[in-house]
Amino acid sequence: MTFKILIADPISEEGLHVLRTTPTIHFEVATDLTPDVLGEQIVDFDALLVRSQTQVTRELISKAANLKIIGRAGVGVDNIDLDAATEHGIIVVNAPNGNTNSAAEHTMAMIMALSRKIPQAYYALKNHQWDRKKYVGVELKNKTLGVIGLGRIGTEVASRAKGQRMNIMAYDPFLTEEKADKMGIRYGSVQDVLKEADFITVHTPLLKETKHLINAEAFELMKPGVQIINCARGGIIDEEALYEAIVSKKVAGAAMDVFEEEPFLDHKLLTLPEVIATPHLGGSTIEAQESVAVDVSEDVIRFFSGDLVRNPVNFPSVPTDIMNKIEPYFHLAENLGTFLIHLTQDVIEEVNIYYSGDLSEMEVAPLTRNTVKGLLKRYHGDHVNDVNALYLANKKGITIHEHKTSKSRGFTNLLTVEVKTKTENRRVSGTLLNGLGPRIVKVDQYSVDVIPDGHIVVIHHQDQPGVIGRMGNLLAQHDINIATMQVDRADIGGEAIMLLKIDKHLDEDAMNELEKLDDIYHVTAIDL
Ligand SMILES: NC(=O)C1=CN([C@@H]2O[C@H](COP(=O)(O)OP(=O)(O)OC[C@H]3O[C@@H](n4cnc5c(N)ncnc54)[C@H](O)[C@@H]3O)[C@@H](O)[C@H]2O)C=CC1
Ligand SMILES: O=C(O)CCC(=O)C(=O)O
Repeated sequence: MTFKILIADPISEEGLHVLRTTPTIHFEVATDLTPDVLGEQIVDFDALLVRSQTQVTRELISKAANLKIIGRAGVGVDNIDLDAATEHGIIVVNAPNGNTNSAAEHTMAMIMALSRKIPQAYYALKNHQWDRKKYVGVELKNKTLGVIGLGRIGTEVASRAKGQRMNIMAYDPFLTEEKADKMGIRYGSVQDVLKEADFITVHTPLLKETKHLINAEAFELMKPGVQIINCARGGIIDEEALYEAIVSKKVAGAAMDVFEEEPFLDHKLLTLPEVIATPHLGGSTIEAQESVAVDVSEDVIRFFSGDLVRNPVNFPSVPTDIMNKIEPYFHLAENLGTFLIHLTQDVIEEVNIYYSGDLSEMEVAPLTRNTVKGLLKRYHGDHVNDVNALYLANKKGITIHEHKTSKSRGFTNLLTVEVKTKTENRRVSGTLLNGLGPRIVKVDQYSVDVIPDGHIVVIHHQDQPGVIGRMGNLLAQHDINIATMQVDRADIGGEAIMLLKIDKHLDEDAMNELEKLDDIYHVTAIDL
């Protein structure tokens, strides 16, 4: 099978080597497509690779009927509608580490250019002005650099700025005073940073909480003469408020690599001599571009090979050691879900998943996703996958609860799935038998021992002599061979259950005829 990838933004040629040398991958580079043309072409592709330019909107995603993965060669995914991707079961991966160094170096270059007014002086000189008075700068030594967002890039910037003998004060929701001490920097709240810093650099993603984090009120708190740097995302700084703060001389200068609207050719801020700017070049080095292209291409190949991707954005990544422990339960979880949904007659309102024995000590979120995927598969087919299973369940108003208990009824591990509807509660339990693989061991109150695969028939009947014989005869008339059979009953002569493994699908005619036999109440055919 060949997978088709569309590369819609300029991505390093060297970085694509890995795609070029994978025989199952066919890729096309088509940059600068208009949204309309991209919308027409996207339907042919299994994967889409972008940088920050292409806007992967809900509308585009809705046209991408075959799209399975979107790769972002870089960190920020604000040009991708993550909710729409998740709803459509499309995994989004990025390359979070490849351009950290370049973005940090660019930030330092901006801080130094800003403090010494290098772009302005260069521009004047190019225009035949030799002016040494106008371009007097300030030293960085002993100044305080306020870092808001101490993640990958913020941390690298802080460590480089220390080399310039700057004092660093940082705020990040994950930074503690203890951690800050160890890093040789000062911890502060956002307000502390705003009040004390001579230079303020932001390194957060653009989120609801960080949109206009630096606004008119924030500028109010700052020292007069403060200088501002944004090499993270346009929109973290309120550009209108920045403009006013510069005009009012509260802010002495600003260095901007990113803007609320990109690209642009005419920006109000650029009319101010205190502002220096680059057109979103933080990650634009040969090294970073190659590195992010390699990282994202490798993840796409991993995805199409059925391996775990390294940098999922809309899907939690599971560390390898945890994955190794839970992976053997994946099929059991999915098949228990599929098995149970076939037994359920009414609209599911609630799903309870009980993890018992060894399972109670494991990180089980991926198993919950697999169970829900199995449940929803009956109605969503291939449209439900690991990425959108929980989203789809939530959209249907189904609540999912995980429970952990060490009691496992004599099994070393036991996974029980229960569905609740307005009219019934149904449950099925399964286990992974050491060396023997998965087994269904309980269906509602009945004990059984069935391998959860192939064609299974569940027959609810009355525990009476002759039922099994009639059922066997009828299947024989339909040329259906019974491979294994399990029977259990509530009481002698009471309600009972039969679980048959048969060698081919039980068609509707045979099923209807079975249901008409004496003492048989209900027949369910399940293909796992
Ligand atoms: N200009 C460019 O070309 C480039 C820009 N970027 C951008 O730089 C930014 C940082 O990237 P990374 O360091 O790789 O991300 P990261 O995820 O490693 O770090 C972001 C940090 O921001 C912190 N944060 C989140 N909300 C916050 C808040 N309200 N206040 C303070 N801190 C908060 C997080 O805790 C995290 O530590 C991103 O916006 C990314 O898109 C990244 C690469 C190149
Ligand atoms: O060079 C690019 O594609 C933009 C880099 C960037 O902004 C990011 O990785 O978040």
